[in-house]
Amino acid sequence: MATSTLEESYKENPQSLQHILPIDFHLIQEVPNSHLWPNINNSPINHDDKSPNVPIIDLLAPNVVELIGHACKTWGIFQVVNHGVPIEFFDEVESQARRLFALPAEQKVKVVRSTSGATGYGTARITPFFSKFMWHEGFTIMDSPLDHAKELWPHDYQEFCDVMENYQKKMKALSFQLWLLILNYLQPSQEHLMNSFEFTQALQLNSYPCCPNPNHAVGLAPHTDSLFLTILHQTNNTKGLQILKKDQGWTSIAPISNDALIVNVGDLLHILSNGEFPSVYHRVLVDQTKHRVSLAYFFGPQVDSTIVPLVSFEKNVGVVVPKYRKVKVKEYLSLKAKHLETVFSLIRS
Ligand SMILES: O=C(O)CCC(=O)C(=O)O
Ligand SMILES: [Fe+2]
Repeated sequence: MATSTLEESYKENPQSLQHILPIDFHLIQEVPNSHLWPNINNSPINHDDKSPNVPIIDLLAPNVVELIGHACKTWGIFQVVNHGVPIEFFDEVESQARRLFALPAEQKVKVVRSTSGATGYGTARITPFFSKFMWHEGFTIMDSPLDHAKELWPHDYQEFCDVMENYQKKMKALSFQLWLLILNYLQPSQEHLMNSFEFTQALQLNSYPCCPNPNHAVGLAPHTDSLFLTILHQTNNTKGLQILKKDQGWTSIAPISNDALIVNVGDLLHILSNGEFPSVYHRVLVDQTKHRVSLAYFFGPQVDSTIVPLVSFEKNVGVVVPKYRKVKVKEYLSLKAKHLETVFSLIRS
């Protein structure tokens, strides 16, 4: 039986072009009503603020399995250092991303995501769930961006493709390493699980242009990520990412260094861990003077896989019942495309 892809699963939930095409940020002097969030109540980003104590994990630490497991359980988000990806490489990827977003709107529209598509230029997929638009434009890549890059730079597309493909390769290897460490924490005795998934990936380049009224605009509205793990690179000094922390409200996560990567748990890992790992609710704020770019790499199981909550890892708590029913990834993504975060209530067992 032929396996389906993430791209095919998005086809089943088409979006309208009106919800896909970003405004031309180069022309904007004032935030238009369509992008004005009157009740968002953002306090301005303080770039000197220290981040909360999100765990920082050294991938070479001898007790890395325990460290990661504990971070997933208590926070659902952590930063990793010593991951082996050289710092200069992030600069290269970011500069290619900036090259794309700096193009005139008439160029970018040539590669706009199709209404039933998954890759290309456009708004965030969660856009239709909100009455206001976000201060954001994105470009999604799954494996090779060749066709789109040729449209954008007919004589000069190779470097963009090489850099993006190489970045995905590096992130895939890192995700797999993290995945094995997490499985080791969840189910040390079940080696068969190590080989029980095929994987899928997507790379999302995010651009948050300077915003004339950052207190009443939103870069990305609150959401959780859908797959197993997200690895995020945000450049130094461009804060914007916030997580919702119990008792503390929205809290900024600043990069601790230019080569630190932020890793967060996504919905499917939340389900697999039987709800033990929180799927982090996060949002992005924007800045008046800094054009922020981030690189989000999503890693998850093939859409034909089935996720069954693992219950045996919760030690010393007696009999544990699954909190969620088993669910096919394809079905989960389709439910989320229709219901966003109320999706969890639909798959509770
Ligand atoms: O830009 C960021 O910091 C976060 C991006 C994000 O949440 C996403 O792409 O899903
Ligand atoms: Fe996200």
